[in-house]
Order: sequence, then C-alpha cells, then structure tokens
Amino acid sequence: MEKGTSFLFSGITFDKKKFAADFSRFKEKKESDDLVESGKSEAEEGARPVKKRKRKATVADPVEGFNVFKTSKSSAQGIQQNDQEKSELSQAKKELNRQIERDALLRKKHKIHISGNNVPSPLENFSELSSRYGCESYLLHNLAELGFKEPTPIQRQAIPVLLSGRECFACAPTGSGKTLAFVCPMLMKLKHASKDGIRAVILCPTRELAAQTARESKKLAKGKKFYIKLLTKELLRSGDISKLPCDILISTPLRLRSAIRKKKLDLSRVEYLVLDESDKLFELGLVKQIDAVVKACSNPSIIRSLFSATLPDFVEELARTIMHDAVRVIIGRKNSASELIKQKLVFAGSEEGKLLALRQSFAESLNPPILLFVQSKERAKELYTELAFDDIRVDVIHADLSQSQRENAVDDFRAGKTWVLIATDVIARGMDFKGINCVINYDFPDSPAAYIHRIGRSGRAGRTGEAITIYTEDDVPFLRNIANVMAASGCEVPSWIMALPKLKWKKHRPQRDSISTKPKDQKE
Ligand SMILES: Nc1ncnc2c1ncn2[C@@H]1O[C@H](COP(=O)(O)OP(=O)(O)OP(=O)(O)O)[C@@H](O)[C@H]1O
Repeated sequence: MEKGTSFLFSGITFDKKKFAADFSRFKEKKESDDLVESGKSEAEEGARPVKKRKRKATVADPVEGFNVFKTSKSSAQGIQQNDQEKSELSQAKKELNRQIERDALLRKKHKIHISGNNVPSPLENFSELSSRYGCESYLLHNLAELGFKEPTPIQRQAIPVLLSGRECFACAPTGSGKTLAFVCPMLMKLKHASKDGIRAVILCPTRELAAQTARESKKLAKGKKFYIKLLTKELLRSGDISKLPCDILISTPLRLRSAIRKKKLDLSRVEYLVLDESDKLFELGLVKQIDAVVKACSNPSIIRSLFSATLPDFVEELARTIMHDAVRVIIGRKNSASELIKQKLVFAGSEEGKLLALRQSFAESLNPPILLFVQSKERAKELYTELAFDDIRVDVIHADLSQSQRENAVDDFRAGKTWVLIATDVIARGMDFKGINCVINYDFPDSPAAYIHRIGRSGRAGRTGEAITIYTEDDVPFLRNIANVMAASGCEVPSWIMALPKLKWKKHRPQRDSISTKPKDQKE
C-alpha cells in the first residue's frame, strides 16, 4: 500500500507537494469537466464538488509552449483567459483548503484517524448520503425508522471510502455500528436486486453473527427487493443453489468453502467482499478457508474490506498483500475497549471462591441481563448445572449444542426470558444484545483481544455498561495486559498491577479446578 497521508493535523496552507494527490485530482477534474457529461468520477465522489468551471469555446485550446502560430488577438485573449484561469484556480485551491480543514476538524472531533491516498471527506450527517452519493429514499427512511439520527464515527468515514470504490480496513470500538458501515454502502452500490449471481459476500466467524448480520441487512434493505441470503446448512443441502438469486450472501468461512468445494456456488461475479471480525478470520484455524473464499472471488474489480474492533499488526500486513490502494480507518485508539464500559478486576483465591463470590453478588443485587464468560464448553456446562438450581433464570450457550438450541438460547436472552447467559467465546464477538448491564469474565480471557470483544457485549450504541473480570493466582502474570486495556480506556487500575512485568501473551487457558461442587462420585 502506498504511504499514508493524514489530514488530521494539517494546517490551512495548501502544500502542493504534500497534497500532490489532491492537487492532481483537482487538475484532472478541471481538465475533464467538458468530457464528463453525467455520473460522478471516483475523485468527485470522494471530495465534495469544487465549483465547476465553464471553458470558453472561442479560442482553440493552446498546447503549452506551442502557441507560436496564434494571432496577437488570440494571444491577448489567451492572456485574459489565463488570468481568469489563474483566479479560478486560486479560488478552487482555497475551497479545497477549506474542505481539507473542515474534514480535519470533523475527524478530530470524532477521533477518526486515516491513512491512504485521496481519502474522501467524512460524512457530516446521513443526509449527505443523498446529496453527495444519490442515496435512495428507502435507505434514508430505514435509517430514520431504526432511530439512527447521526452516523457513528466509523460510519462517517468508512461509508464514503467504500462508496468511492476504495478498499478499506477499519478498526473501531465494539458496539460502534460497524455493521451499518459496510452494509449501507453495499446496498447503495448494488442499487437494485439482480438475478446475475452472487454480487456481495459478508463473512462472519460464527453462525450466530452471520444470522444477526443477515437480519440487520434485511432491516436496512426494507422496502427494496434485494435478495439477501444466509448460507445455512439447509440451504447448502437443497441441491443446486448456484441458480439462486442472491445479491448479498452472508456466511461463515467454513460453510462457504464447503459450498465452493462442492461447486455449488460461483463467486466469480462478487463485487464486494467484507471480512467482519477480520482478525478472527485470519487466525490459524480459519485462514485457509478465507484463502479459498478470497481466491474464488476472482472478479478483478472486487472491493474488499476488513472490519474489527481489534486489528493486530499481522492482520494489517496480511491485508496489505490482498488489498489495493486501501484506506485505513481507525477510530480512537487501535485495539482499545469501549470507553462506555466501567471495568473492574476481582480476585478469587480458588474455584470455590469464584462461585461463592458470584452467588453472593447475585444475592445482593442482580441486574440482568448479565453475560457470563467461561473458557470452555465443559466449564460452561458445569457452571450451568451449579446455577440452574438457584433462583435465577439462567441458560447456557456453547459449541456442543445443536444449531436450534443455540438459536433458542440467543433468542430467549434477547427476549429477556433468560437473565444470566453462560457462554463460551462462541458469542464473544459481534453479537448485539441490547442493553446488557454487565459482562462477567468468570474465567480470565485468553487474550487481550478476547477481553475487548467479550466486554464489548455491553456498553453498545452509546449506552453504558459494566465488566467484571475475576482472576486467580494463575492469571496474575497476564493481568498487566488486561490492565493496559483498562487504563487506555480511562479505567482505574491498582498501581501494583501496572508495575507487573509485561508479558508476551499468546493463549492463556490454564487447567482450572472443576467448578462443580458435587462430590466426585456423583459427577457424570
Ligand atoms: N448511527 C447509529 N446510531 C445509533 N445506533 C446505531 C447506529 N448505527 C448502529 N447502531 C446500533 O448500534 C449497535 C451496535 O452496532 P454493531 O453491532 O454494528 O456494532 P459493531 O461495531 O459491529 O460491534 P462489534 O465490534 O461488537 O461487532 C446496534 O444495535 C446498532 O443497531
């Protein structure tokens, strides 16, 4: 990728060298004004329109330095025209500078950090979707109906980037509206439903997230007949799905690769590919599947984008190998937790101590909905068995459950039928449960990224939330990394934790004593 340019702290002086790209874009625009009759060029779509210049048709266009055959009259006219051109050029430069300054202020206000060439102006409001990009009324209507008054910071910047036909990798806090940031431009670019094969693909790491994304996309597309399909097991079994009309296909990588292998799908016409929770998708277990999908999406003009709340350097490096002239958008600090979450660390001496502390805190004040994370499905089952007989509406979700059991667990939690949901990391990413009051890390998370995603199930869409992380002696060496995340998002951390040595952290999933309080001979 080419070296990034950030306008964030730029002044108002127009530096031709620094803004060579913008300057040349401006020049190109002037030169092509008479040629472009309708429709916006990519550059025009990106920057706000610079005042259009009407060229005079009376004088033959001089070729610079070769005007020796001109009459004195025409050279006088030429000088006059030159003056006019100069003054128009300086006006346009001023306007461009003002725009750059406005963009910088807006980005600064919303903590939008960018790098890349000719990054389009961020959105000031949703109505710019129609004034700048000709957005259809159904979409604006749906945004209003969903109660979205203002674009979130990631939406302000990523939507114009994608609408300008640029590839994008984006990192923004959990619960900050990344889904809309990629679905909205996708719908706008696709324009109408078509039966010409699959035109867009969204990959999500889990079935639950894929189902949620499909549902949210349909809400945004309401009133417009798009074919938005979730690639389910049933759909995959139902014979030839290659003929199925499908504008947007949403899937997990495993299922999609399986469809590609069985030659059930043709992805050669895909125009847009989104990798949601991209760092998860690039993890060892999934990267081969992603590779297969990326290869199958062979359309040379495909626009790819990567979104996540955590974007480690290795993902950026991988992304650079597949993306062209991409724009990088970071909201706030990279790899940080949402500032809306009050984070706490609690020490427990043993597994028994953990359970006791949990029961006590539930007895004192239970403020559902609560999401409780443990490190494995075995431990999820054990904790469920312990709490199921307490006077709490508790449920559990993990990978050993059938798809319908998993769906029911999510639906009941969403509907408020379940107060406390015990979960493994299977729902740690992307899941949008409205108004979770508290996330409890019953077992310490196995990485800082897992911590950020787990606690990010609360404190979403502008609401506040709470996160409690229980740690034992085994977890102490890893405390510092979590404490760093906490401190970076403004939470207080005991000084002794900040004084702990920094550890290079791979995966921390220690062997823990059983949660079960049943005597050994009564355990299954
Ligand atoms: N412009 C907006 N104004 C208000 N709410 C919004 C806006 N855009 C999205 N939301 C809401 O914010 C919530 C979080 O959005 P979303 O699930 O896309 O977050 P995310 O950034 O993808 O989070 P995660 O990193 O956890 O996947 C959703 O309930 C969504 O409906």
